[in-house]
Amino acid sequence: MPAYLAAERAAAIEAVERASRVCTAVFQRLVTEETLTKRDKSPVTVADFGAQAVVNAILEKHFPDDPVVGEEDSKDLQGEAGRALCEKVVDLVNAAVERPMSTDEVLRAIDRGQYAGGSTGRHWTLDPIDGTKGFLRGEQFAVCLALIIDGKVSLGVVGCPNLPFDMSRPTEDRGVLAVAVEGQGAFQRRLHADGDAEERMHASSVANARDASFCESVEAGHSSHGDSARIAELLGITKQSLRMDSQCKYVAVARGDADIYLRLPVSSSYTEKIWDHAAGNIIIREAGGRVSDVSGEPLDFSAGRTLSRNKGVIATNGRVFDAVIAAVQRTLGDKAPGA
Ligand SMILES: Nc1ncnc2c1ncn2[C@@H]1O[C@H](COP(=O)(O)OS(=O)(=O)O)[C@@H](OP(=O)(O)O)[C@H]1O
Ligand SMILES: [Mg+2]
Ligand SMILES: [Mg+2]
Ligand SMILES: [Mg+2]
Repeated sequence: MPAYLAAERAAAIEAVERASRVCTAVFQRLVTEETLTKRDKSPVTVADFGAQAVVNAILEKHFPDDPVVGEEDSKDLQGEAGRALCEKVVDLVNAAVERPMSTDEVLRAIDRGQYAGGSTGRHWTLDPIDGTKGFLRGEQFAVCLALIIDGKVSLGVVGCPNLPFDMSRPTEDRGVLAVAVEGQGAFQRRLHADGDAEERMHASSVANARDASFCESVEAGHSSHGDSARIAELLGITKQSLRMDSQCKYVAVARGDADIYLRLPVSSSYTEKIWDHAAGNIIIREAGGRVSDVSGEPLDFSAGRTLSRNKGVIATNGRVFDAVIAAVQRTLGDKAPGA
């Protein structure tokens, strides 16, 4: 008998690999000195839409009844104003899929991501490019896809085209795909590998928080770096933080490159989105780690498109979880959220 969610796992890997190729192709063709100095976001926009269309088309082929909560929608591609961008996206998608897609089919595929989410049945959640800023810098970004069943993340795939397979050789062998299914463990494989060779991922065995290291966002606007410095002080952490964009941070903690990923609320009005955390969440749990919000409560993926019942995210190797939550509570307890 095939393993639980074997067909979903294979389809999700295929979708993430194809979308990763779309992103890499866009980067090679469109991200130039000029776009970078002009802070022109159009390359990432083309890649966001293209990758969402490709993933949603593949999901529809395999699981036509499964809805999708995707980050993007086709609004900006509609009408006269969107025509030029839309043409680029359609060309890009057609270079990546087996059967040519018309403009309408591409727009419809993107808008298969409009589902509201919720607590019953199955749905996928997709972030076609997570870490858009990292993508534009040629650094870390990820294509993230997860399957949520009755409000629980049951499968997650994170494609990381620029992540080294082995952090001790940071300039070689880039391109990692991390995958986890409930109850089956977390694995990494080479993105675009010929075969199906996979290595089990284990979170670190660091037991004393003093010996731990953080993995943090590059952008201070997405997680309070001031609070994390205070938490590091309380825990006696002296090791330098690993800084990277995107859900590659979850992969880094899942394979022991770092021990703690903190995403501390910067403003009380921001609500985290499910596609920014679902795939990383199961990868951490299946690697033996533990994830919660800043109060120590599990993330609730059943509330719709956002994590409206949670504030912030704390992902750890598991062993240092209690100490980290205590330090987070002490730090945040002293002030109003986001202050
Ligand atoms: N204010 C605020 N607070 C928290 N999170 C926010 C905020 N604004 C945006 N976002 C979301 O952050 C996603 C990128 O997260 P990263 O961890 O990659 O951040 S960073 O790039 O390292 O700064 C990013 O995902 P992408 O848009 O897919 O790149 C956003 O969904
Ligand atoms: Mg994102
Ligand atoms: Mg995104
Ligand atoms: Mg975005």
